[in-house]
Amino acid sequence: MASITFSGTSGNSFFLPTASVHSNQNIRDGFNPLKKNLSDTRKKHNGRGLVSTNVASPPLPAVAPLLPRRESGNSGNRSHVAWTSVRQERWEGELLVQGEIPFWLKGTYLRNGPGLWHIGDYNFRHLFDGYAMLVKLQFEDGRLIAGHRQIESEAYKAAMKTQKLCYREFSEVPKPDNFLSYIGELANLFSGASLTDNANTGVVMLADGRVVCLTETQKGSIVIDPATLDTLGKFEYSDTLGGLIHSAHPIVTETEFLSLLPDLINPGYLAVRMEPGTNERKVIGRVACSRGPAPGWVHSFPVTEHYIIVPEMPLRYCAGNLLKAEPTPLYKFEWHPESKAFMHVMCKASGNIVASVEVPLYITFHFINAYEEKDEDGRVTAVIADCCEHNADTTILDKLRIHNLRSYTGQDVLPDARVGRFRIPFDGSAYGKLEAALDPNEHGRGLDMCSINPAYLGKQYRYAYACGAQRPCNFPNTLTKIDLVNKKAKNWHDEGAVPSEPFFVARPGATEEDDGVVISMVSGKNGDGYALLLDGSTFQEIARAKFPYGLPYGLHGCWVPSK
Ligand SMILES: CC1=C(/C=C/C(C)=C/C=C/C(C)=C/C=C/C=C(C)/C=C/C=O)C(C)(C)CCC1
Ligand SMILES: [Fe+2]
Repeated sequence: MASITFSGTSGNSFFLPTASVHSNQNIRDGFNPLKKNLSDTRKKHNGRGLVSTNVASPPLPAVAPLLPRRESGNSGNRSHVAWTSVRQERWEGELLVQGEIPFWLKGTYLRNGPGLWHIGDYNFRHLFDGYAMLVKLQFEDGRLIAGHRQIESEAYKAAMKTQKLCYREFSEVPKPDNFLSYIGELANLFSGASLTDNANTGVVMLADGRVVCLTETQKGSIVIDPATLDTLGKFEYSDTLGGLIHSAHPIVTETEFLSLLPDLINPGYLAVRMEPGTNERKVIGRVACSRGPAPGWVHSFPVTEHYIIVPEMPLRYCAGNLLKAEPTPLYKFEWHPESKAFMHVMCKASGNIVASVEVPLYITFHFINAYEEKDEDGRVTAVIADCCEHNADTTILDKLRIHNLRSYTGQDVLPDARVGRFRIPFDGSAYGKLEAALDPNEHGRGLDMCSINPAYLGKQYRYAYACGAQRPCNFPNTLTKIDLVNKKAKNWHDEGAVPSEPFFVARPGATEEDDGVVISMVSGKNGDGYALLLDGSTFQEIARAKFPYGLPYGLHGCWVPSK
């Protein structure tokens, strides 16, 4: 039987059978917020417009002011709620819905992301430093139960206990004193032990039903309960592959979990597969870096039906920067244009590298999709891989510093981005192409945080959903539906609002690629927050539901269908 190891702060660990971990006790047998009468819930509105439901143990604290913490006054965009920590660790309640939620939409959308960017009076530097917070939208019969909860990583718990930063975050570095007094061994300071397990980037549902929050450290893989948002424990990889870091975006399907593990010692990448119900990754193959002192940052990677695409960006990991005592201009990375940029294609079945090409320099965090191009005889002639590409400009990382996000003055400062389309030929040539798949003005020259209809993963596809821009802006502020065939985009915009990743959920039985809904959570300009549903085809708003507090910006989500 599959099991999950739970590690307490004491260092003790014990095993629970998966069945217990999956139990949806609160929703099925105990208090079921969906069965709760809406008028009962409304009675609990307090003067601040808060709605609080009872949740199963541990009980919620008494209704508390949920107004997010304001770190720098509240004048216009200077302290947009998107960049403001949520004060309360958890909340759950039913939201009033404007419009109609389709009755076929049954399940929970979970969104992970940073929710707390400070410890006491100390403010974090970068968007990616914040302690992970999950937000849920639980859809049932046209109704919507929402909630949020901080993920109880070791890094978060240590910070709450000591009121100090104890682990290395994306840009934040603890004073040696903090880490040593917490962990107690000098050697750990120079090993991976001081790296964070703050799983603030993504959340995936494995084929066996376990729901795992992720960041780029392997130890930052944390199992949560999608109903209560409880932190259940560490996801321990039972293999001996070692290494510290992995891609934050594994490819998860009903049959497998694929990931890339960068090798910082002998520059390259291991491609690994994990079967559902296991915690053991097995090696599919290895790519040796073509050039450069270290592997390129591999935040995400795409796959086709038969191949894993391994990107080798000139923005490369830097072991020194992982351990430095002060943040460096490119954080854990270095820009090495002289080392060139490459794309490698590995056969999923054999692990063999079937193509390795040099491509124009690029910067991408998020691949959108990839597919195989075939000739009339069905032979693969090339792989096409699409990504949100930042015109090979590393300044986007600096734009995502909290100070820059909070100090927007109305200037158009968001660097341009585009749908970068790679063509990786299979004819043995040494070079591949990288071009914009459509005119970037279609989406305001801003682009990131993408999704597709998951049924089209690795296959020829037409539609991508992402955050785009309406200028002037300092951050993507629209939702965009990109038609890669007609090379057009439809855009949704709410003045002053910051929407998070648009997430596509297909209508059961749909035959069209865009037949479904797009879910996003929006941080509003007046300090509010709302869940938003757009029609996947027309891209028109079909419903929105306001939270009783403002939502901070979030990163990536997943869909957990109702049982
Ligand atoms: C890199 C290491 C770590 C942390 C990595 C993290 C938290 C990476 C997160 C990356 C994200 C969320 C990328 C999103 C990009 C969005 C963009 C560019 C939007 C642009 C808008 O225009 C640690 C785990 C801290 C330690 C090991 C190394
Ligand atoms: Fe990401």
